[in-house]
Amino acid sequence: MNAIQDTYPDELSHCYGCGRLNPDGLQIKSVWNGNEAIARFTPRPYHTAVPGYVYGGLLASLIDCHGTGTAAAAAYAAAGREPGTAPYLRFLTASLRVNFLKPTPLGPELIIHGRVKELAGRKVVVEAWIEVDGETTVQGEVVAVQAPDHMLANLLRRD
Ligand SMILES: CCCCCCCC(=O)SCCNC(=O)CCNC(=O)[C@H](O)C(C)(C)COP(=O)(O)OP(=O)(O)OC[C@H]1O[C@@H](n2cnc3c(N)ncnc32)[C@H](O)[C@@H]1OP(=O)(O)O
Repeated sequence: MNAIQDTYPDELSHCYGCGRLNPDGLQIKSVWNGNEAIARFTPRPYHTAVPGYVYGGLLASLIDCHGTGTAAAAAYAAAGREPGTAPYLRFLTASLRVNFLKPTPLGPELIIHGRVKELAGRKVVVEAWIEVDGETTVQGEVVAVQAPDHMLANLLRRD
């Protein structure tokens, strides 16, 4: 199945965390399986906090963009619509909470999980966590709000 970010229109695909058209970005890919969304990311050696461990800001970015991606995928699924179809269901981070439970080792692939806690109106609350070598090292919550119509209209007009 396609990653939700691969279904975003070009004009909305420049995000540093998850835009497929941002060559300098992280290009996170979140795949919805009907129950949760999963992303996989292997940090580079320069994503270091202290030697051997991943920088927390990167981990927060993974939770952030995987959260908005999970929100988009879940919103399309809840509406019974094909992901990426217009009118676009594209979400902004209104709130991001991250708890670093233990240091995250740098080297192995990280698995980022996202599950919907609440979906109502334009708001989706996503709980997300990062797993590495079978252990959860980071746990977070994203409040994602659907981009307002006027914002979307502006962005889609500009490119
Ligand atoms: C369009 C493509 C964009 C690509 C984005 C890539 C992802 C990102 O990194 S986004 C960057 C960081 N985020 C931002 O810059 C967002 C800045 N904030 C905003 O633009 C606005 O505050 C925005 C759009 C999030 C919400 O504003 P608005 O649309 O007026 O929301 P509003 O109608 O008041 O509220 C909608 C719902 O969200 C809830 N909500 C809004 N803000 C928050 C918040 N900070 N915390 C918790 N809940 C919130 C409201 O309570 C309301 O809930 P309910 O429906 O249950 O009453």
